[in-house]
Amino acid sequence: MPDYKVYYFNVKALGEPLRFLLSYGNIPFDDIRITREEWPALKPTMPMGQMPVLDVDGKKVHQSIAMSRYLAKQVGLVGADAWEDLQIDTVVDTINDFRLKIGVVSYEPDDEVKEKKLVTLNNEVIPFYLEKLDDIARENNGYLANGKLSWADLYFTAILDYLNYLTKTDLVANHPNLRQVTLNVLDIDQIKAWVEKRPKTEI
Ligand SMILES: N[C@@H](CCC(=O)N[C@@H](CS)C(=O)NCC(=O)O)C(=O)O
Repeated sequence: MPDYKVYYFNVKALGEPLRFLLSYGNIPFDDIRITREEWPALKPTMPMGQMPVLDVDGKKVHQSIAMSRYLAKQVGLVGADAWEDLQIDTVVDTINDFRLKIGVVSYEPDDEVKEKKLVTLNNEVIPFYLEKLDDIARENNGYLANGKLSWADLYFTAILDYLNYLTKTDLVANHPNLRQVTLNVLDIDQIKAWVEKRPKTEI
């Protein structure tokens, strides 16, 4: 088995899907958490100057979704064929679009602009994505693709805390099918064990 290291800040956010997937597969990994003070010196050593980064036997790779897909293959959470993989990928890309739309407003530096953007985000964008994703979860009986557990479910559950933090809400509270996705994931023994032992962080 390769030697895995996950480099990220001391937060869940984009690093957590990698940690969930490795934990799901009972794959040991070094969970390396870089402080804001350490980061400037380390940044030039990372492939694109960002994290998360996965080190596989000394080779560093980046991009959280590509790395998650790679790990999903190692732990048996991809689709049974190209069509099923496409279903998973469309959902993961949609979750990522949703994250970016929330992020761009949350990190808007101009308060006046932010207030205006928040109205559209809260009244239109968030309800739109949650309804669509909840419909997908209903059609797939509590999963996000192909009616069975896949890395899309782990990906969503792993970054939900971050999205809840940014939106200051519980995004799945009124979306029972989407909530069921998270319950299904959090009920997996390996995920339960990881959630129990991981460093406690707000995001
Ligand atoms: N598309 C990349 C985005 C990575 C990213 O935005 N990383 C941020 C933290 S979430 C980062 O490294 N920020 C520090 C910097 O850019 O110096 C991914 O999904 O991995």
